[in-house]
Amino acid sequence: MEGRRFCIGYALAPKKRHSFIQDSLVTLAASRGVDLVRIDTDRPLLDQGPFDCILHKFYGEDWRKQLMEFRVKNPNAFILDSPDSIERLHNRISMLQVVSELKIDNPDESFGIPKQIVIYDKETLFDRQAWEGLKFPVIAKPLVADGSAKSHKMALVFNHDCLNKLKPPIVLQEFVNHGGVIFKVYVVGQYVKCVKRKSLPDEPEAKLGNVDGLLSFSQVSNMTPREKIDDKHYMMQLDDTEMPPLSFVTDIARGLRRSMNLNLFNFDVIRDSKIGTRYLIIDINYFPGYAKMPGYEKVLTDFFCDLAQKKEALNNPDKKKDVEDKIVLDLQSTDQQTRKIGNDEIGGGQSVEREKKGTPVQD
Ligand SMILES: Nc1ncnc2c1ncn2[C@@H]1O[C@H](COP(=O)(O)OP(=O)(O)OP(=O)(O)O)[C@@H](O)[C@H]1O
Ligand SMILES: O=P(O)(O)O[C@H]1[C@H](OP(=O)(O)O)[C@@H](OP(=O)(O)O)[C@@H](O)[C@@H](O)[C@@H]1OP(=O)(O)O
Ligand SMILES: [Mg+2]
Ligand SMILES: [Mg+2]
Repeated sequence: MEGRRFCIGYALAPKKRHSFIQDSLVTLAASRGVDLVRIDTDRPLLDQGPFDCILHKFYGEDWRKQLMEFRVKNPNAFILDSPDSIERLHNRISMLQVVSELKIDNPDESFGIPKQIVIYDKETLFDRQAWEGLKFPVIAKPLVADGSAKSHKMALVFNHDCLNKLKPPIVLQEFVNHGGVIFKVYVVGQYVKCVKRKSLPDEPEAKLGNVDGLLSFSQVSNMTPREKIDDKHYMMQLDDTEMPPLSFVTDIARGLRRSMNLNLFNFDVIRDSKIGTRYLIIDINYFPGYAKMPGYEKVLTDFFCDLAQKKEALNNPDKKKDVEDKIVLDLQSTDQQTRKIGNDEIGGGQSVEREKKGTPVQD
């Protein structure tokens, strides 16, 4: 990249920082003119920098306030992504609402979300009317999806007898048989990548034994490398599973990106075993574990370089036309203050690759 260097400040919780900020990423980005600089979240943001872009997965009112102040002082800097846009993903109802509203023209495949209800209190939990139309087994998920360990604690519920163990507010979502494999679709701006992971087995009650009406689990698709190697049956099942059509997945990804105004997210998709062309989106996560994508360094660096080009264009009216012709970004999302100069339909890498990952169902 010619000219000035592009400086990205990142504010990430320690776990995310360790997985995402690897030397290989920092070095590649630096070689292409992009510096990744840690933001000390214990110090005022405005005392640090200057930053051309802020990358963050960090929450709280104070942080939001600091970002707003930063935006006022740095109207041409990008904030990836806007806290208001991220907010929608912190609630498992609003998260999937956007899927229900999405329209995609595809004659061969269809998509949607599983049947689900939200329960705010114990009283409603025991009210049979509230359950009308919902079939067992269901998965009880915490309504709030704020990244805490608690927000990932789920339970498979097989009958009404054990409802006392559930703690509203929760979402009750119909369990859909899907062949034990989940598709994770990673989005980085225009880039879309779909990988396979382990999921819950079909007919879990039969497969997982007598579980007393309720089975708790957490983060099924996160398995350590050791566990992966040991689980031969799972590896074979994963190998045999056909990927969803890439163009279909990409259309959904781009549609979601536009309507959510987000650049960095992934979503979980399952294929209904009963209707092989029917896909259900069950979860959307902000800033997921990108380091698990093979070659994530290049994907992220390309994305950062696109941002740098866009910034250049915003600052330099002479270059603006050039960049408009080849830019691959349409970052309305980076903030309302940024002028729209991209064309979403141009360019963008896509690939679908198999990846084996998962964790045994546990209590
Ligand atoms: N409706 C469903 N039908 C079948 N299986 C499901 C359903 N919903 C969730 N699952 C299984 O439970 C797992 C966890 O659910 P979900 O993805 O909603 O939780 P999460 O904690 O938000 O996950 P992540 O770690 O991806 O953020 C899924 O990966 C999938 O294996
Ligand atoms: O743990 P990893 O880095 O792999 O990433 C996971 C990420 O955890 P982190 O943000 O703490 O890192 C999770 O975020 P929170 O919901 O907990 O906020 C969620 O997005 C998972 O779906 C990610 O796994 P993936 O979906 O990519 O398999
Ligand atoms: Mg998930
Ligand atoms: Mg999730």
